[in-house]
Order: sequence, then C-alpha cells, then structure tokens
Amino acid sequence: MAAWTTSSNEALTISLVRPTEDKASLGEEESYENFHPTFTYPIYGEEEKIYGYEGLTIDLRFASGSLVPYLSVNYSAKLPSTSTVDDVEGTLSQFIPSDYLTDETAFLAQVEQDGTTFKPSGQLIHSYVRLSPLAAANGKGKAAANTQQTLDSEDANAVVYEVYHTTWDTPGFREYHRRMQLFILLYIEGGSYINEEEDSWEFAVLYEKRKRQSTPGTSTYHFVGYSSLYPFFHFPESVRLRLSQFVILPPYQRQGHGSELYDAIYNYVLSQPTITELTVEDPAEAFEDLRDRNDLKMLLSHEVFISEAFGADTLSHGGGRVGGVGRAGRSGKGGVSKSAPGKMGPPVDKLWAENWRKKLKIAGRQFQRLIEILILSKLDPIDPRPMRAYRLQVKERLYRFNFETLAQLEKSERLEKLEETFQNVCEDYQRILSMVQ
Ligand SMILES: CC(=O)SCCNC(=O)CCNC(=O)[C@H](O)C(C)(C)COP(=O)(O)OP(=O)(O)OC[C@H]1O[C@@H](n2cnc3c(N)ncnc32)[C@H](O)[C@@H]1OP(=O)(O)O
Repeated sequence: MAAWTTSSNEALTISLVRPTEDKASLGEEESYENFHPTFTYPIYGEEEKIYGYEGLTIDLRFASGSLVPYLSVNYSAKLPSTSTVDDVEGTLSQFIPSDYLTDETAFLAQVEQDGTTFKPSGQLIHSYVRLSPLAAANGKGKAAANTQQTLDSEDANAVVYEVYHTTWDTPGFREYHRRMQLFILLYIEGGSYINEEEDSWEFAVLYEKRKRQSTPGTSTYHFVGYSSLYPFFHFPESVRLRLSQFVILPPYQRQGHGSELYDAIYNYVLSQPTITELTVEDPAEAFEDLRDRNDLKMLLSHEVFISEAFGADTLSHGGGRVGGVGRAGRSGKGGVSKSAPGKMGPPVDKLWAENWRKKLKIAGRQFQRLIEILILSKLDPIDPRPMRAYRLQVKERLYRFNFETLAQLEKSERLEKLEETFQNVCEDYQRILSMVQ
C-alpha cells in the first residue's frame, strides 16, 4: 500500500514564474520556484495522502504577477482507476479557477505577456524599499541594508515593494482573488475561502516591483502576499476593521515583509476617520508575534505616549526604549510637564489608557497586553510594591478573561491557577520583549 501512497504536501510544488528577462537578473539565492505547501488537508483530506500513484508530482505554477495558474500532474505509474484511486487533478481543480492552463507553451506566453501588461489594481497605500537579495548577498550597500529606510528607490540595487488596497469593486479584482485565495488553504491552518457574496470585504495586496533593465522607466510586479479585511459596522457610523486572513508566500517570509504589510494596514486604519479599531480574527502564533512586535515598536517610537506613560523625563534618559529599541520617533511633545509622573503605574491609569487605545485604534485586549508588556519591561523585580500592583493588574484581566473556567474552581485552586497563568504570561512577555531588542 505504501508504495502507491504519496504525501500530498511533498507531491505538490508551487512556482511563481517570472518573464525570462526578469529571471535573468535574479541572483542564485533568489528562488521563487518549487516550494511546497504547509497544508493540503483541505484539498486531499485529513491524512494529506494521495493513493494510487508512483512518482507523483503536481506542478502548480503561477505567473508571478497576474497569478494565472498552470497545472501539470505527472507520475511514473498509476493503479487502474477505482474508487480508492485519487483523482489528483480533478480534486485540485475544484479549488482553482476553472480556466487554469494545462498547456505549458500557452502558460509561458502568458508569463512573458505579464512582463509588459500586468499592473496591480486598487489604491496604492504603502511602499518601501529594500536592498535586492542579490546585492545584499554580494555585500553591496551594507550600510543601506542596515538602514533600509534610507535606501533610495532609484538605487540600482534597490527593490521597491508596494501595498494596494482593493475591494470587490476594484476592476478585475474578483478574478484575481480567485487565483490567490488558494494560498490561504495551503499556508493558514484552519484557513477557508471567504464568501464572495459578502460585499464588504477589503484587501491589502503586497507586490514586489522590479525595474526592467531592457526598458528603462518600466517595472514588473510580482505577488508577495495579501490580507483580507472585513469591516464590521457599529451604530451610528463607526467601523471595526477585522483582519481576517494574512499570508506572505514562503520565498518572501522572514524578511520583514509581513511586518510591512501589517504596518500598511494599521496606518490605513489610522488614516480612515470612520474606522475606530483594528481587530484580528483568530491569529496564528507566528502572526501574534508579528503583531505584538510591530505594535510595541509603534508605541515605543511614539514620543508623546511614552513620555506620558513613564513620566516626562523618560525620553531624555532614553527610557522610552526597551533595551535600546525604537525608531526615530514620532514628532510632537504635547502638554506634559517635566515633573509629571508616569501613567503606567502600576497600576495603570485606566482612563488614560482607554483614551490612548481609542486614539491609536488598537483592540481592547491587545492594548491591555501591550501595556502589561511595557510595564514589565520597566519593573524592578525586587521592588515588592510595584511588583504586587502589577500582579494584581494582570490577574484582574486574566480573571475576567477566563471567568467561566476559573469560577468553577475552589478558591485555593483558583488562586493557584491564576498564579500559574500569571507566571506563564510574564514568561511570554519576556520572550516578546526579547524580539524587539
Ligand atoms: C489572522 C491570520 O491570518 S493568522 C495566519 C497568519 N498566516 C500564516 O500563518 C501563513 C503562513 N505564514 C506567513 O504568511 C508568514 O510567515 C507570517 C505572516 C506569519 C509572517 O510574515 P513574515 O514576512 O515572515 O514576517 P516578518 O519577516 O515581518 O517577521 C518574521 C521574522 O522575520 C524577521 N525579520 C524582520 N525583518 C527582517 C529583515 N529585514 N530581514 C530578515 N529578517 C527579518 C523577524 O525578526 C521575524 O523573526 P522571528 O519570527 O524569529 O521573530
């Protein structure tokens, strides 16, 4: 039986294919082809196994910009068709647009055409510049690599990345979304397709933009990842934007692109007067880390917030930073006297915190956690009074959050459980703090 059984995660390879000219300018370390999915259970079943083939390969390629798909299923031997032999192409085809290509020549022609015709649709909301992986590997522009923000987009070694905001009304976007949504199934545990009938969905799509050597002044675009966002309307006219799905494709992961996409969405939320809050639906652990890290960096670089939080002279002592972290900082020094005590306590001034939470449009529980993390970063563990106040503040939140479970326990058990949870939370906060150092 094992000989005829193949892991669907291993059999399926994904490629993002660029036009020949754009491929030629890539370095060896830049590979956008032949990577694997993390999950295929939504397609091939819980076991992620395909039965009935030997030497099975499922070659799923996408034109790197337009994401036009090409599918080719190959094998060295196949059992006679029975109900137990899987229909590899038939099964996968239910999850991709029906007009996928199976003719390689037609696909490669589409890829070449992409080079001159494909442009992202929607509204440009954010762009940033990175040193190209080739230049970084060759040690060019080392200084620029360390201070990405200062790299000029016109620099020959620069690659620009752009984030576009779209809705279903964006021309051509419905078709585009049908091509990219497969990545949600392949990379997000528990991910599923969103309902196209719901009109309100919004999206933020991230592209790499490369200059074309042969035609100065022109660029090609390559898909990096995206996020889907759902606005919940609240009476009378405010909106909570819920980040629902978020994916950066494997060749682009762990290079800071997820952080840029998240920041782009957050800044979009700040710029929209009707949106009051950014919330996140059921975040995966890796995404929680990304969110915590970016939210903390934002707070630490906010001079007014930090000076109010920890006292007016915090900044002059560099105290807004945790272990020396923090960007150049936001401008503005508002109304804090030199001797003003910090509002963080502990315990934190709740009214003050709630005003900042609203201003910064961060969801309630997330903001409470961020405040707790920041307080912990300043606490002297051997000073008993603030330690006690901190423990009570955190435990009060934990108690409310876990009320149903805790209320069923005996008092002594409850206290023990709360203390244990508190210790775990502090440990996790220390881990998060070490990520922003
Ligand atoms: C609500 C939801 O949808 S939850 C589901 C989230 N999505 C998924 O799980 C799908 C699969 N995973 C992914 O799509 C991605 O891995 C994400 C979204 C989780 C993270 O995106 P990434 O682009 O990899 O994140 P980013 O690069 O910004 O940060 C990740 C790491 O890269 C590091 N990093 C940041 N900037 C750079 C840089 N310039 N160069 C190198 N590494 C960097 C960070 O330190 C971080 O490392 P750490 O995780 O060890 O602390």
